[in-house]
Amino acid sequence: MKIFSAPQIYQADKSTIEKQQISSDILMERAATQLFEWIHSRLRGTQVKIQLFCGIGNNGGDGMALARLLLEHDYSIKVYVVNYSEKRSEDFLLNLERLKERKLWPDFLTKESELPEISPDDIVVDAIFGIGLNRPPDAWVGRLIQHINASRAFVLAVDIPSGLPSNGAPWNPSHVIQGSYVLSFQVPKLVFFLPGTGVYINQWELLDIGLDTEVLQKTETDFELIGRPEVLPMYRPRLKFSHKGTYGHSVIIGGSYGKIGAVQLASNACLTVGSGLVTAFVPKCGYDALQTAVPEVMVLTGSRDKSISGIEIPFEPTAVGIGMGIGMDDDTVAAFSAFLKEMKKPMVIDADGLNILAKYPEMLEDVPEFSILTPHPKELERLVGKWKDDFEKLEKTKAFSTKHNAIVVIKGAHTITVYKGKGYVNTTGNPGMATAGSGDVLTGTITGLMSQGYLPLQAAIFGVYLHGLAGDVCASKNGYEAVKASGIVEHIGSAYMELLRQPEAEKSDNT
Ligand SMILES: NC(=O)C1=CN([C@@H]2O[C@H](COP(=O)(O)OP(=O)(O)OC[C@H]3O[C@@H](n4cnc5c(N)ncnc54)[C@H](O)[C@@H]3O)[C@@H](O)[C@H]2O)[C@@H](O)CC1
Ligand SMILES: Nc1ncnc2c1ncn2[C@@H]1O[C@H](COP(=O)(O)OP(=O)(O)O)[C@@H](O)[C@H]1O
Ligand SMILES: [K+]
Repeated sequence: MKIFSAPQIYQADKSTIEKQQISSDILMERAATQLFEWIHSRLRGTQVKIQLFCGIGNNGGDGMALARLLLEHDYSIKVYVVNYSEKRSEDFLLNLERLKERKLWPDFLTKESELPEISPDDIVVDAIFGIGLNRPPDAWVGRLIQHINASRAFVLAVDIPSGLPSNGAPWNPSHVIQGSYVLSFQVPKLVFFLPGTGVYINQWELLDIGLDTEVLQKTETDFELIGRPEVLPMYRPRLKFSHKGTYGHSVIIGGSYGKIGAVQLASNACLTVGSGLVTAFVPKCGYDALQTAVPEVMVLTGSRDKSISGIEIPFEPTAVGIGMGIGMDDDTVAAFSAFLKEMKKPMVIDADGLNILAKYPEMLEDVPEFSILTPHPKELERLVGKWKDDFEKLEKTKAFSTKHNAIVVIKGAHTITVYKGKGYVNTTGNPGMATAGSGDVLTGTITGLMSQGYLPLQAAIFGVYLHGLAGDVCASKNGYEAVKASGIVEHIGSAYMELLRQPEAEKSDNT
C-alpha cells in the first residue's frame, strides 16, 4: 500500500473532485460519514459524552460534520471550535452553519478561554489539526492538547493526531495528542511508522473516502507499506523436480571467541528459510559448537582459533551473509577487506561488517553493487552520520543507498528497506523481537532467500516481512518476553504457512 505525502493527498483530493464531478463538501461528508459509522457501530447509541474539539480548517470541518451526524442520532455531544486562526476553510464554515441550523452552537475557545472539563469517561474527538499543520501550534492550543492528554479520556484522532506534522518531528513533544486511536483517511501517513513519531499513536485504522482509484494507483510515492498483499507475489514456490542445488549454496561468515552463537543463529535461519546448502565460515573455536548445534550446516574454519584472519571459500557461493559476531581485530578487518575485493556478487553485510565499513569508509567502494546492509540505528548512524529526526535519517539513508548502489535495511519496530529514493515500510514484528540475536536471524534469512534466487531487493523486503511474521507467530505462542532469536528461527516454517494460508473468505468464494 502506498504511503502518500500531504501534497500528494491534496492532489488526489483535487483529482477526485474533478473526475467524480463532486464538490469538496461531498468529500468531507464522506469522511464524516465514515467516522460516524465507525463510532456508531461500536457505541450503538450508548449515552457516553462525546466532546468534539474542532479546528477551523478541513480537519475541523470533518469534526463539525461528524458532530451533526452524531446529533441526528441523539448522541450526547459537546462541540468546541478551537479558534486558532481567522482563516476558516469554506467547508468548515458550511458545516458550522449546518450545525447551527440544527440549533447547536459550539463553544468558541480562544487564548482567553478556560480549559473545558473533560472526564476520563468521556470520548474526545480530536479534529483540531489535520495534515495541514505546518507550524507550531500556538501555546494556548498546545496547553489545550496537554489538557486533553491529561484527561485520560479515550481520544479518537481524525486523520492524524493534532500537533503531529505529517512530514517531520513535532516542535514541542507535549503539544501533540498522545495515545489516540487514529482514524485516517484513505492512506496511511509515514509518521505513523517512524520511531520518533509513531510513539504518539496507540492504534490507527484507515477509512475509505472513495478517492479516485486511478489517481491512487498512478501516483508514485517515496514510501510503501509492506503487508501480505505486497509480499505474497514475491514468493517463489519450491519446484517438484528440484534438488538441493536448485536452492543455492549459502555461506555465512562471522564469529569470534564468545560470539559463535551469532553464526549459528544466522546459518540456522538461512537453512530454515530454504537455502539448499549452507556453509558457515568461523574461527577454529567455533567448529565443535556449530557442528553440534546445527548438524545440517557444513563448517569451514580459518587458521586462527579465536578470530578470523583470512577468508577462503573453496567454491563459489550462491549468496553470502557476513559480519555477525566477527569482531574488529586488525587481521579480521584485513580479511574482510580482501574478501570484499574478491567478491563480485551482492552480499548481506551485518553487525561488525557494518562497523568496519563505517570505520574504513574507503572499503565501501569494494562492496558489490546491490549488496544489502542491515544496520540497527546505531550502526546506521556510524555509516551515514547523525540526524536531527527520522526524516533526515531517511534522506541520508536514501543518499547513501544511491551513492553506493546498496540496499539499506534500517532495523526497528517498523523496519524500512531503502533502495535509492524509495523506502519499503514493514508491518510485521513485535517488541518481543528486541532480543539478542534477532538481527543475526534476519541476516541468515535474507541470505537464504538470495541463494534461492530472490533478487536482492525482493530478498530484503520479503525477508524482513517473513522474519517479523516468524517473530509474531512465536510471540503468539510464547508471549513477547519469551521470544528468543532461536524461537524466531523455529517459527520461520509457520511464518511461511501463515503467509501462504488462504484466508477464510477466499476459501468460501472458491467453493
Ligand atoms: N482526502 C482527504 O484525506 C480529505 C481530507 N480532509 C480533511 O482535511 C484535512 C486537511 O485540512 P486543511 O488543509 O484545511 O488543514 P488542517 O485542518 O489540518 O489545518 C487548518 C489550517 O490551519 C493552518 N495552520 C497550520 N498550522 C497552523 C498552526 N500551527 N496554527 C494556526 N494555523 C495553522 C493551515 O493553513 C491549515 O490549512 C485532513 O487532515 C482531513 O481531516 C477531509 O475533509 C476530506 C478529504
Ligand atoms: N520493538 C520491535 N518491534 C519489532 N521488531 C523489532 C523490535 N525491536 C527489534 N526488532 C527487530 O529485531 C531485530 C533486531 O536486530 P539487531 O538490533 O541487529 O539485534 P542483534 O544485534 O541482537 O541481532 C531487527 O530485525 C528488528 O527489526
Ligand atoms: K486531528
